[in-house]
Amino acid sequence: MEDTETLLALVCSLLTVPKPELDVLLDALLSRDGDVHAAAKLLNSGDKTRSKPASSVSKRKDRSVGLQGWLNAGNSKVETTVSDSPPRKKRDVKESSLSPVKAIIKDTTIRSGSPIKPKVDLMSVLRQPPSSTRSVPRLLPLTLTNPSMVAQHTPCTMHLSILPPELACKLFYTMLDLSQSWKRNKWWLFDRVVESPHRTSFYARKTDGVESDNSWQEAAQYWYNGRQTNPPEVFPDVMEEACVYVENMVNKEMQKRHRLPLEWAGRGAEGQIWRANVAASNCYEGTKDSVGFHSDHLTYLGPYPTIASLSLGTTRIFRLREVVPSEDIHSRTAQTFNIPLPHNSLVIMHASTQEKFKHSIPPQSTLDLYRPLFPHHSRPEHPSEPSNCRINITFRFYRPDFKPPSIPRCNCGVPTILRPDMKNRHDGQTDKYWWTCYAGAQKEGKGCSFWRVMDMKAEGRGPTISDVGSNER
Ligand SMILES: O=C(O)CCC(=O)C(=O)O
Ligand SMILES: [Fe+2]
Repeated sequence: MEDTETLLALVCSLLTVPKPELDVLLDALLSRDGDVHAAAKLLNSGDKTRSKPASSVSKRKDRSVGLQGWLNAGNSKVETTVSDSPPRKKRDVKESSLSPVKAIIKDTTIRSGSPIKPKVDLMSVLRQPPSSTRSVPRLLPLTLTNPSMVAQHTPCTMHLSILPPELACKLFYTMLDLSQSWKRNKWWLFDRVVESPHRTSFYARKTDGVESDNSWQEAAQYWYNGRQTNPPEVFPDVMEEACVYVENMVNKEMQKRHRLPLEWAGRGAEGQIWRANVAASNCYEGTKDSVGFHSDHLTYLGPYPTIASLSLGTTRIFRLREVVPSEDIHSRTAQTFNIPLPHNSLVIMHASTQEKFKHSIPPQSTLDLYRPLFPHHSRPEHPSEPSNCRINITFRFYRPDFKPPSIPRCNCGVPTILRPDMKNRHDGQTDKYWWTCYAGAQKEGKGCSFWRVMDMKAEGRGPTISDVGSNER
């Protein structure tokens, strides 16, 4: 979760002042070497001009030149080019800044005294894109308010009133009570610890043999970014009951879809294509709790996973944004989709959602309280109270061919994580995934450089849809 978007979301979540423009946020973050707390402090102090280092020659009214000027300090050749070029429209800055900033922050971060030595010419990544891209129209965010819009624009489906109303309410109360002991996830980012702005927990399903299999302890640990944890809790009974409805819907939907070559082709004990053997649960309290843009690690899910995400309680926006493949960046820009998720709705993130899109739950300025229809099952005599919490449960299928003992270890001796090459996508068959070191998340930001392309055949994984030559419809 070390994307620029995550950093920006974290900064936003710490703001006590109205959210400034994206380029102001970026400036603040850059000026504080990616330190979200310091960036938020700077913005909260109201003195945004101080986010610009002294070397900057620009005026705030032309931030694009300011950002370039700062990054380019000491490079007179490029500065000349910058000042010779026509002033950029603000939106060009926003679009071209997002992904390169990550490289900039990484390259200029000082880790325990190591010299600042950018590996790339910073201006070469920030410079205006060639003129053809400037004409690519920016797509405005689109709010998808019903299941057919979600299916039309994204690889997801939305299902309203998925559980019987009383069961949904009971599950909400149960998880809300449990959420009192859930933790904010912590990990090392660059040279400091960051904390997720929401509480989270991980559950294993006892009916799937996960409970008796010690190796799943390791998978649970990785939900917490590698921190040591107790063995995962098992699904509470009411979650087990809800899971049956979720599984039925997921199997029904998957049967209708074209399945991709690297998807798992096995079957569950009852012949299901998909089953939930673990679940991660998140609690967002109030308007500020959030999770930044990310795609889920595929370490135990494998390529093209299906994830079923249940929403309970207050409605929050689920935000999706496509990662435009490198070959398309000159012809189109990414669109952001906002999907309000009401109580008792299910979003199925079908195969390719994790490979093509990032998702987030952004902080909001306001929210509607959730008013439960039923009293709390253990306090039936008390009238129900409105709540400002959203509970999310993501039901997941950890693949048997991606079991913890099969996950490669990096040079630090810890399990690696699996990520898709989101920018270079092909046909679902030859797409690349790689194993990378993740030790840095827990070792003061210091991992190793381990990086290996995943090879399904050589690693003995499968059976996949391409292995069995079948495609469910
Ligand atoms: O709360 C949500 O809907 C999303 C949670 C999420 O992205 C995750 O658990 O990975
Ligand atoms: Fe996620």
